[in-house]
Amino acid sequence: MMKTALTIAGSDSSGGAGIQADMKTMTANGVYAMSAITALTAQNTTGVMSIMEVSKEFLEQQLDSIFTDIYPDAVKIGMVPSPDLIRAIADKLEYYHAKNIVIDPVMIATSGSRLIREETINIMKDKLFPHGALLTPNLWEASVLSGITIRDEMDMVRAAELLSKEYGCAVLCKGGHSEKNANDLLYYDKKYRWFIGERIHNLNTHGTGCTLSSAIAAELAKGKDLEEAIQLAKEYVTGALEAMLDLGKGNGPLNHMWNIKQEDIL
Ligand SMILES: Nc1ncnc2c1ncn2[C@@H]1O[C@H](COP(=O)(O)OP(=O)(O)OP(=O)(O)O)[C@@H](O)[C@H]1O
Ligand SMILES: Cc1ncc(COP(=O)(O)O)c(N)n1
Repeated sequence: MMKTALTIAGSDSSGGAGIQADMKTMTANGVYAMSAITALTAQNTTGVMSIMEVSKEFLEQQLDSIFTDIYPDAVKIGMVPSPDLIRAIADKLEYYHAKNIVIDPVMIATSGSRLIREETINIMKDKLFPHGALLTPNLWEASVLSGITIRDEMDMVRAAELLSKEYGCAVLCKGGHSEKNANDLLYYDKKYRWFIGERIHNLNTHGTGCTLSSAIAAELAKGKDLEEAIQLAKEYVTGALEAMLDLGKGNGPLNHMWNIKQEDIL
């Protein structure tokens, strides 16, 4: 039977990040993708123009509709703009005993626009993180969440260790914004492991974080263990960057279809 995954995130009208990136990624990685939308964004490769949040009630209805019918084998959580929406998600995840929860603590878009309200961060830590199997902050998010200024790879280990101990989940500190290679650090069960990635010289990186966390969720849904899921997801993101898609006037999207042969879809 086909495995299933759910993304709880915001919509990106330009299709490169958010719900759209998540569903493309899950589909390209062989799982049935579902979505619960937290907010609509009017954005493109140059920036975010506007954000419209959904109501708490409407998000709850989406989650009830999904969990009572096609139960997800894994859940990815991305942009959640407000404390009320965080509380609604936490309650539903608990109520439905959701499993394999990957949390990408999205705060600011690559373009620099704020995607969630400031007061959401503390609620996210208290109510959401304890439900996660894996947390996937980028360097900046890991600094904000841990209070540790990250200057080098040992700081990445320290920040991931602190977050993992505080919230009882595995933490993948992503190195996409580091000055050197794009190495990601996983900390869990009192040990750590590096996932090595050569830096790809591609300026079109819109949605890399959304894509990585969704690919991890897809692999967990298929029954892979955490380390294997991260390794496969990293290979998928790397391939999507190496495909050198070049769309839009700004920080363009990845090629989510790079791993699908044309013969397969014709
Ligand atoms: N130029 C690059 N070359 C190789 N890998 C990259 C590059 N940029 C990002 N990555 C990889 O993409 C994944 C996402 O990491 P990144 O640190 O960019 O997350 P993020 O900032 O949350 O993403 P986003 O840009 O979507 O907000 C990681 O596995 C990272 O190593
Ligand atoms: C709806 C939504 N969710 C997440 C991101 C972060 O992605 P990025 O940092 O690559 O812009 C985004 N831009 N839009």
